[in-house]
Amino acid sequence: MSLKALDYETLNENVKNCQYAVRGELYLRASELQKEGKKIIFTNVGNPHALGQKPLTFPRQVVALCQAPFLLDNPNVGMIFPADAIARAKHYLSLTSGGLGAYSDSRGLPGVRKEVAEFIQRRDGYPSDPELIFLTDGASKGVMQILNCIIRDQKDGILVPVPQYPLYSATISLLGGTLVPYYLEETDNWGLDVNNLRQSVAQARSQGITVRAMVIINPGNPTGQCLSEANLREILKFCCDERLVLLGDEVYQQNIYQDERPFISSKKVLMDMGEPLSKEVQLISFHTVSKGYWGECGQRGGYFEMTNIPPRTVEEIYKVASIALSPNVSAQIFMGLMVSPPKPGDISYDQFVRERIKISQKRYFNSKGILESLRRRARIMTDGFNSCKNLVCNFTEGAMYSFPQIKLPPKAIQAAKQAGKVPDVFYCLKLLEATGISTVPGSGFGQKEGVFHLRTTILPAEEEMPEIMESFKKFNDEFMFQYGDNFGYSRM
Ligand SMILES: Cc1ncc(COP(=O)(O)O)c(C=O)c1O
Repeated sequence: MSLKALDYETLNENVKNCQYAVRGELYLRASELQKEGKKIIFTNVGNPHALGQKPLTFPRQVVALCQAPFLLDNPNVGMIFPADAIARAKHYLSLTSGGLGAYSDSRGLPGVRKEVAEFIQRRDGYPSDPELIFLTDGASKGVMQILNCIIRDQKDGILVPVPQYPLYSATISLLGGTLVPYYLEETDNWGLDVNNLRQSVAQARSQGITVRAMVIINPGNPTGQCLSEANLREILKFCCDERLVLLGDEVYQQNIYQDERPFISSKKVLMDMGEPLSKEVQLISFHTVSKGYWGECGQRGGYFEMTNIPPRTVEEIYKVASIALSPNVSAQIFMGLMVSPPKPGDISYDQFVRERIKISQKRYFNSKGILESLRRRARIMTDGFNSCKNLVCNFTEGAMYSFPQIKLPPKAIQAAKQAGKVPDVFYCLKLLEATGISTVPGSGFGQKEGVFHLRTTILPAEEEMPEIMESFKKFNDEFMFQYGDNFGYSRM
């Protein structure tokens, strides 16, 4: 019998080869256990609202009015919605050609792209051109669109940090390209050593790979580090010398927990470096409404900004974006609101600030603020992991994750082999069965040979955190006892 195109045997091999561990074996097992009635703590994906984070009020009011514009005609609307939310909803509706039910331009609404450009300009102190900003359905779609433009065949290589967020490995496999890994230094708080980059490029070239682009995730996922300005300069210089496009994944730019390590955008550092670099390095920067204190993952709003990309290429990217007609229009409005939130003097400002709490503005200190709470949760987790037998963990400077190293005893590695599991998958499955904590094994992000990790988010509710860490520690210490912990490893 002849096979058909969607029979498994004949599927596109790139589809079969691509892996996405964040929703992999652990997640599937956790979902099964949940169906069986077990309480599961999903720490596998950075999805804050799923773990109880409340939406910010103002953006939801504005989008609610845009979704239900007939409310604007109701004489009592001012009794339910503040005047600035009403004004903002009218503003966004005026930017559309037919409200939220109409496709927008495939690059996004020009008025929102202008707001994004103004935000970038305020953030970096350099001009930003709305024509070089495309709105996307989450940052993921933007990353996929750009990788699609770069990867021509399997000889094209993309430098990706290891450990990395598997959007990159999965998309590169799907597009039939080659991932060229460069290792982050765990003992140097997951810093990036340019010598490692050089070695990775040299090795790839010796195998006939044309390295075309480099990905940085800043702040890092799963590693949580913020790249220093000096490091970013080295990276940009490296990209210039090697003629690489830099893909700057900056989706966690609002999630910063250490004042001495602020977020600095790649675009700002590039512009600060001046000519010739500022006119030569091709840079694409990504951002989203899914992270930060917004955490609006389900809305699917994102953008990318292109720097030093020739107009003819921008046209081609536009053409390809137009195949999907239009990014989600309500998500574009979320993006507009994220980059132009209420200002001092606006009716909703105080409430917005109370909900947001900027960690850099101590005068707004409030124990319930989202970012302050995330910073405390990052501390509780790091300290909790470091108090466990055979675990070491760097502090989360930014993003939403903790990535402890697990020094697995040889007996545990042996037991994993016998069970037909990768050792860290074995550990994480045991953890899930014993405690209901659903994590992602480090092997899903890449790690050095023989070194094991797991990734959790720092998102569970703050009041539940001590209990979660206690149950984690109990499991871990019993696991280490069961598989024998006298195997000669010492703490790093
Ligand atoms: C590093 C990184 N980039 C991109 C994304 C995708 O975000 P979005 O929801 O905007 O597609 C994520 C999501 O977790 C991420 O961690």
